[in-house]
Amino acid sequence: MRAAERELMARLPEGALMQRAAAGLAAACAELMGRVYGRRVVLLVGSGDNGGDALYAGARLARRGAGVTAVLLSPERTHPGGLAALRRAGGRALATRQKEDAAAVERAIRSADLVVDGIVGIGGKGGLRPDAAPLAELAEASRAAVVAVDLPSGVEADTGEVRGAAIRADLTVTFGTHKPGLLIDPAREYAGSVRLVDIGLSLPDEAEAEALQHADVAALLPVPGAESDKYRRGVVGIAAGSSRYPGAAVLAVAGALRGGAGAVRYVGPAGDAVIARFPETLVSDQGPKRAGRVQAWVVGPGAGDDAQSVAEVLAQDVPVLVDADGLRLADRDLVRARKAPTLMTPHAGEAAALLGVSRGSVEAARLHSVRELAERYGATVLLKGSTTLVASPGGGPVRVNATGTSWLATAGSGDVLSGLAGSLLAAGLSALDAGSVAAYLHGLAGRFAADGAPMGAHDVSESIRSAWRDVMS
Ligand SMILES: NC(=O)C1=CN([C@@H]2O[C@H](COP(=O)(O)OP(=O)(O)OC[C@H]3O[C@@H](n4cnc5c(N)ncnc54)[C@H](O)[C@@H]3O)[C@@H](O)[C@H]2O)[C@@H](O)CC1
Ligand SMILES: Nc1ncnc2c1ncn2[C@@H]1O[C@H](COP(=O)(O)OP(=O)(O)O)[C@@H](O)[C@H]1O
Ligand SMILES: [K+]
Repeated sequence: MRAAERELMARLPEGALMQRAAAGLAAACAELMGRVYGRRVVLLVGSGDNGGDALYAGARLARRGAGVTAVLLSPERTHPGGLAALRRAGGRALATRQKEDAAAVERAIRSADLVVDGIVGIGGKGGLRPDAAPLAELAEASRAAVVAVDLPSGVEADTGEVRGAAIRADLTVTFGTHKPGLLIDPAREYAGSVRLVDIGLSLPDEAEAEALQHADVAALLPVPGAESDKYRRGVVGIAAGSSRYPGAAVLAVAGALRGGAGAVRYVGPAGDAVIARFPETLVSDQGPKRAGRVQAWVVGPGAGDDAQSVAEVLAQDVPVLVDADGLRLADRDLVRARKAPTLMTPHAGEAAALLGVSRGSVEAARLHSVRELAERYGATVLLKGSTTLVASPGGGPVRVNATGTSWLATAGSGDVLSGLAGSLLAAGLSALDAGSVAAYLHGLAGRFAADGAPMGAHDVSESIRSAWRDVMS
């Protein structure tokens, strides 16, 4: 953002970029309020350009008849042009540090229709400072809609971490491009809905994070052609389930059958349960080594303590997906030494165990955790949860999946995901593409299956085909 802004600012008249941002911001605020005339708007204004955006947008709303009050956190360092514009348009300013203003600030926020958060944008580090934190509380308690400028103040733009108090917005109007903090939890939760305003920046090719869209996924999905047969489409091997958890095997196969491989080979003690539900499955109880050729393996869902199968799968020179119990049983040096791709799919608890940290610290720093695991294991890692992230070893953009729903937090839905991703691996997708395409379809399938009501993991597997069609249409 900084580099792109510098480059563009050098070519534009002074202040032009901020005017573009303010125009987009004011339009979004007006749309949210429905009518501007007579509305009460409070601007929370920090000392940087983020506050400048808020002030110029406030001036535009004041010119259309809104009553606009700016609350200045550092009056002496407020954006001078923005403040002058607001005053010219008839807005007033209060200062948080002025004792006589304190009650007026509180009153203004309590009775506002709209609060615009211009405390801090991409220049921020750490949670809100002590003088700003009470404003976030007042805004949250007020009945006003809260619009954040560029980012909810107090969240980390680059990582999605939240290290202290932060603004909770209903809408975030962001400029130029999405920042990782708008896509990755926990910060994402603070942003509300996000609207992107194009201010004409040319962005660098490689981003820190990227989110696939329908068209990207459609271009990656394997579709059979005239030359296809079941072997050419790829065979996926599923080494999963145990006498204790036969259902995990059934669910992983259910996901795999909807993922584009030409055949699914199941290896393990739950063959009868699998065949009863899916007669098209090729079943063996001889272990992965003697199971016959596959183009990719899935190992681990419901596997209990079957370390032998995990080792046999990791020894094969085809792409391997390791999930659930397999993650605990996989030897790190064996994984690192593999030449074919490895895709690991932990949830936060499993990732925490692999990293030797608490679950909470993985959830608080998802981007860091997924990159760290990918480096330690020399493997592609898909970290599940409210935002699913996929990272390759050796860097590059981390894929963020935006399609999920919290209804997916149901037992066994991870097994469906691993079967689906394994099937895409067998069909020839790279580990990064297989993981992120599977997360995309799985999230969408979860939405279709839930449709606002609780569901089971098998419902998710049955909706994968609808998700696929939706992506292709
Ligand atoms: N550079 C540009 O051309 C453009 C910048 N824009 C805006 O400018 C913003 C960046 O502006 P700045 O670089 O001036 O930085 P910010 O306005 O984001 O923040 C800098 C100020 O916030 C204070 N601050 C830092 N951390 C804080 C915290 N945790 N709690 C409270 N205050 C804190 C600092 O003391 C500093 O003065 C963007 O987010 C965007 O809103 C837009 O106007 C578009 C154009
Ligand atoms: N709060 C949430 N929001 C969105 N998706 C979620 C949430 N919680 C879990 N999920 C998704 O649900 C699936 C659960 O997988 P997992 O934890 O492995 O469950 P299981 O082991 O029971 O199959 C993952 O795809 C995960 O990303
Ligand atoms: K902000």
